[in-house]
Order: sequence, then C-alpha cells, then structure tokens
Amino acid sequence: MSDNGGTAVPLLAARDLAKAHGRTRALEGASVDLAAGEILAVTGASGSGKSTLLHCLAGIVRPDEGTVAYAGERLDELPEKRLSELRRTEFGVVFQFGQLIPELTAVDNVGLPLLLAGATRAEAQQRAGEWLERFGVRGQAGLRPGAMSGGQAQRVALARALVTGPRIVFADEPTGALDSLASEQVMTALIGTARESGTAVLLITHDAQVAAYADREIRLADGTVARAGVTA
Ligand SMILES: Nc1ncnc2c1ncn2[C@@H]1O[C@H](COP(=O)(O)OP(=O)(O)OP(=O)(O)O)[C@@H](O)[C@H]1O
Repeated sequence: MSDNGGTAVPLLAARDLAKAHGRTRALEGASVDLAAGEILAVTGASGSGKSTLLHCLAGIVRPDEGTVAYAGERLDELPEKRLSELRRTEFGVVFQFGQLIPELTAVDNVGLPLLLAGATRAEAQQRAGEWLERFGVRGQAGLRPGAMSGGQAQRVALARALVTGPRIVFADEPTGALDSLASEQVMTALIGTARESGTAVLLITHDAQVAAYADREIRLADGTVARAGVTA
C-alpha cells in the first residue's frame, strides 16, 4: 500500500475487534486494514475467528468492542438502515455454497441485486447476461443452481456479488467445496475481475494455493491477528 507520510487512509480499517458468541470468544483484539483495490487473504485454523472477522468487517454483525471504519463511516455505529444500504451498494459477498436462490435461474439470481437497486427487468437481464459471460457461465443462464456444477454455481455467485460494482468483495471460502480445477477457474475469474475494476477483496481460505492469489496474507490465531494485520 502506498504510504502518504504514514497517514494513508485504508478503505476499511478495523481496530481491536472483540466478539463473543455466547461464552465463546471468537475475536479478541483483531486489527485489520484493507486498501482500495487490495486483495487480502485471511488464513488460520478452524475456529480462529475468520468468519466472525469477515462478518464484522462487512457490517453483517456488530463487534462487541472495537471499531470498523469504511471510507470514513463507522460501521460499528451506523443504524441498520444505512448498514444494509452499504451492504447492498458497496459490498459484495460470496460464501462457500448455498447463497444462490434455488428457485431462480442463474440470470435471475445475478439480476436480482440490480432489480433491488431499481433497474428494469430488461436492464437487469442484459447486465446479468454480460456478467455471466465474463465468468464463462452464459451457457448456464437459464439453469437453476441445482442443475449446475459447484464451480459453475460459484461463478454465478461471483457474478451476482460483482454486478452492482461494489468496492469490496468479501469471500468466505469461495472455493472450499470445489476441486482444484474448478477452484482455479473461480479464483482466476474473481481476481481478474477485481483487478480490472479496482475492487478490493477480502478472501478467507484454508488453501495456500488460493491464498497465493492475494497481495497480502494475514493469519488469525485465537481471535487475534498473529501476522501482519495492519499496514505499516
Ligand atoms: N453463531 C455462533 N454461535 C456460537 N458459536 C459460534 C458462532 N459462530 C462462531 N462461533 C464460534 O466462534 C469461534 C470462531 O468461529 P469462526 O466461524 O469465526 O471461525 P473460523 O476461523 O471461520 O472457522 P472455520 O475455518 O471452521 O470456518 C469458534 O469457536 C466457533 O465455534
């Protein structure tokens, strides 16, 4: 990340996050920076707090302690209405599986965020088709998720996460259920598109080959960042 006399402002900056699920302390003092356009891998053992961190950074859950600042706004303090607007317009999310709506075809899944943002059905269908094309799954446009391979479904999910032009994509084990070929196709599609559009990506993964796509890697252990969380 470029250093503006030590004062460059990251796009997303989390400080000293703590979050408990009941009696389980999932995060304990985690601090992370994400620069605009940066691709950051988050690794760590199962249960180290990776998903909880992603949920706090994406404004899906509020931390118990600590701050999350996105482009000058404190996510941890925002009212739910503004948070959900940010999630709809500025952030895209991709999970390991199951995030597509099973009753909708690929093109309708990808078009849905555009409809929610006020596009007409024709506009939504056209732009969704273009995004399916970019991810190499236009041939699957009329299929429902159950009729696609895991890799195809993930590429449709990526198209849906990116169709609104978010500034950050949060991806939680996006290749976790895929074989190595499908995983490579999904990662190539995600990283290529993110680089082209300057979208930042926060990528949780167990897989060193997937983490190698990132510009930087941080490792969580016991709810805190064990390695390189904040850019100097
Ligand atoms: N909704 C929940 N209710 C209770 N405990 C939870 C909940 N979500 C997470 N935890 C616990 O919090 C800790 C951190 O979980 P988290 O899912 O953030 O870790 P993770 O590093 O993403 O794990 P994995 O790699 O297995 O997905 C774990 O001990 C987990 O069991």
